[in-house]
Amino acid sequence: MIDVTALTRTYGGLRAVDDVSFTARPGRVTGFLGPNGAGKSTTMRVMVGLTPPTSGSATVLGRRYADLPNPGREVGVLLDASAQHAGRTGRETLKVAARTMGLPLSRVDAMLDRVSLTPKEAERRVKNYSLGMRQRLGIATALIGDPEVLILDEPANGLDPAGIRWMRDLLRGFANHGGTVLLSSHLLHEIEVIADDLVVIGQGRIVAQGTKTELLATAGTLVRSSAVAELARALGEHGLTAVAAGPGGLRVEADADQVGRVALAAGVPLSELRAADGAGLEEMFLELTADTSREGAAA
Ligand SMILES: Nc1ncnc2c1ncn2[C@@H]1O[C@H](COP(=O)(O)OP(=O)(O)OP(=O)(O)O)[C@@H](O)[C@H]1O
Repeated sequence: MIDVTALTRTYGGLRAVDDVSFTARPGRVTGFLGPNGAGKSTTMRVMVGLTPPTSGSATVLGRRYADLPNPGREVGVLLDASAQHAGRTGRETLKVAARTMGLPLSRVDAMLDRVSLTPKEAERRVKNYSLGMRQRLGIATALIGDPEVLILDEPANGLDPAGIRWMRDLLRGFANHGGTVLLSSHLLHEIEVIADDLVVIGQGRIVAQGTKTELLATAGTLVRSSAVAELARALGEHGLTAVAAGPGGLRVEADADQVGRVALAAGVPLSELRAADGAGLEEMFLELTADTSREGAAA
């Protein structure tokens, strides 16, 4: 469990994190989404004691990170895979982590195996690792203490499609065993596939949070028709808001049943009618952060 309560962090006049509150629960993967500079990394740095909050608090398993007796045994952290000691080999990196946490060295091979780094790769220096290999090593370091909580900043960065699927399965398995996972990402699709809960942040403030199902439901229905203008008119007459979504398509703020009934009553043929899931999260994300992203501000 991670609890963030009224957390604010300022840098000079900038409110990098502004009165942020949310909870990441056990057994669930919580996705932390937001455009560049939204405050995700700052929030995570406060959680793991690297940055002091200006006000408010962040606790992990009910305590501030600094108050956890052996933090690595309780919280696995991966904030910046490129920040690992470049001169050490992968194996040495894990050995140091195991020693620091008072773990048997047998954990080192177990973790290399878990993240699919081969014995040969484990003997290479981290400076010669690809970003994807660094991410795998970072995950191995985060998992070595068998923690209950994982805090991962952009863990899918640099992973190939097979690596992304591997990461998704690993995090799902971790949560299914009762663990708490908080991960940030710009890869909206990736988050949509894996997360149970979502926290969306823009310019330091939470703009939406809830279960993925709840948030996607607010994304509405996608409908397509060869008579889209007629359909839009009929929807408008029923007080339903619709916005254009691709050729012949509309995204409607209503459920599919309501939209289908309006089309039937108006005698409009439909070629597609479904919950706006797939593209829904991306659109919702852009909408929610439009006022706060630099593109939105520029517009
Ligand atoms: N040490 C610092 N000193 C001054 N400003 C900072 C510092 N750290 C972060 N900031 C600012 O705080 C804001 C939030 O940054 P943060 O790195 O938390 O965003 P983010 O959501 O993680 O972004 P990204 O997705 O690009 O990594 C940014 O405007 C950033 O410039």
